[in-house]
Amino acid sequence: MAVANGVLVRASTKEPLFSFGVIADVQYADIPDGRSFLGAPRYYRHSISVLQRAVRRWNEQGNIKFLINFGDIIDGHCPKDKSLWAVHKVLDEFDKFDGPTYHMIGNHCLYNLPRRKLVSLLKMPTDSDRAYYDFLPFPEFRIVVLDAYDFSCLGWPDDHSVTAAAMKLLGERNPNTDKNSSDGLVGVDRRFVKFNGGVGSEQLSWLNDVLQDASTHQQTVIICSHLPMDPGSTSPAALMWNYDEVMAIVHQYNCVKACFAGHDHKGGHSVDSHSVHHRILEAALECPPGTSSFGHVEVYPDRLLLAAAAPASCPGDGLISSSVSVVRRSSVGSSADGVGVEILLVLLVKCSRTGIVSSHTKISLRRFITKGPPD
Ligand SMILES: Nc1ccn([C@@H]2O[C@H](COP(=O)(O)OP(=O)(O)OC[C@H](O)CO)[C@@H](O)[C@H]2O)c(=O)n1
Repeated sequence: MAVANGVLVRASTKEPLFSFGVIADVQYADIPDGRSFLGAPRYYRHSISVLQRAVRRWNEQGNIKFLINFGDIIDGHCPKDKSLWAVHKVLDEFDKFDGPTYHMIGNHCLYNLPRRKLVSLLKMPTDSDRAYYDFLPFPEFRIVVLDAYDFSCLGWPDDHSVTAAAMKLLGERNPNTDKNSSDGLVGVDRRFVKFNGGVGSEQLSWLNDVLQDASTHQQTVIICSHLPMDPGSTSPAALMWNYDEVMAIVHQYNCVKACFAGHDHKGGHSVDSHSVHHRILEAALECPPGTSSFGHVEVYPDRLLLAAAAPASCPGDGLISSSVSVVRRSSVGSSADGVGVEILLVLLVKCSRTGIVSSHTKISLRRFITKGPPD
């Protein structure tokens, strides 16, 4: 044990069972830099460089089994006659990874293309138009990918019953004329905006069946969703509409150890009342040129570790490598089935010789952004 930056550091001794790469909110568009509605800088062209750097790093690492892309593959500002081209351009980068990528739908995907088209373009492993699925990357480990816009005003035809029902809900819960505005809404009610959505009743029932089956087979489950599902992990305006219904199902079982999401670009982390970890991944779109936001999750029999890739330019000198876990006291410890979860809140990559400890990495111990080598 050692202490670095006030955080306990513990050397990990065993190899992970498997690892997978994670990236969120690439939101690529071939347009000049801009800002979010609330003024955060957005680097629409640079975001694809973040992905390129990530894929290079994952391939170099050699032990990343698959990738999970947390949605918003392209941005709503992408000129609509270039939407298809832009999706293909980003998919071409994911295709350079030596393994499969699992995608999910985000609101910005649906500003560009209808959901049916996205399910096919993103090659979702479903035998229907569904955008939710699960898979077993390793015996006793199951990944569940939710469709957080199954019940939403986005992506369904205007005259579809889901569109009408979702508009009705927003009408009841959000008095603003502009349903993207959460002005006047308080606390978690701020989630009732048009750029969010929810999990529909069929999907809820499917999720219940999946978790029941996972419990029967003593599998550990990781849930992935574009939208965050715990108020402690995110701004309320980014929460899934019916996060409470989804989590009520999750909490009936003991198999779900972590939920990962995107959408809230600043990132976040919480541990909920049932010791499930919620980690919101920082957006690739909001990385200033030369910086990155991506990582990989190492899965061990008794824990998960979210790690940032180390800059290739500084192997070994003063860095806290991915073989070291930085553990805050958020570790779940052993649960009844002997499986605990440790979430790496930050892997602060220090590179004293090359001076790569940037102001970026110092801003927040919760970010897993690392400053990489120049493009
Ligand atoms: N008060 C607001 C906020 C947003 N909009 C418009 O809604 C669309 C989506 O917003 P955007 O910030 O681009 O959504 P992201 O998915 O990138 O990020 C999610 C948030 O960070 C969650 O908190 C867009 O057209 C905005 O202009 C709005 O009109 N009014």
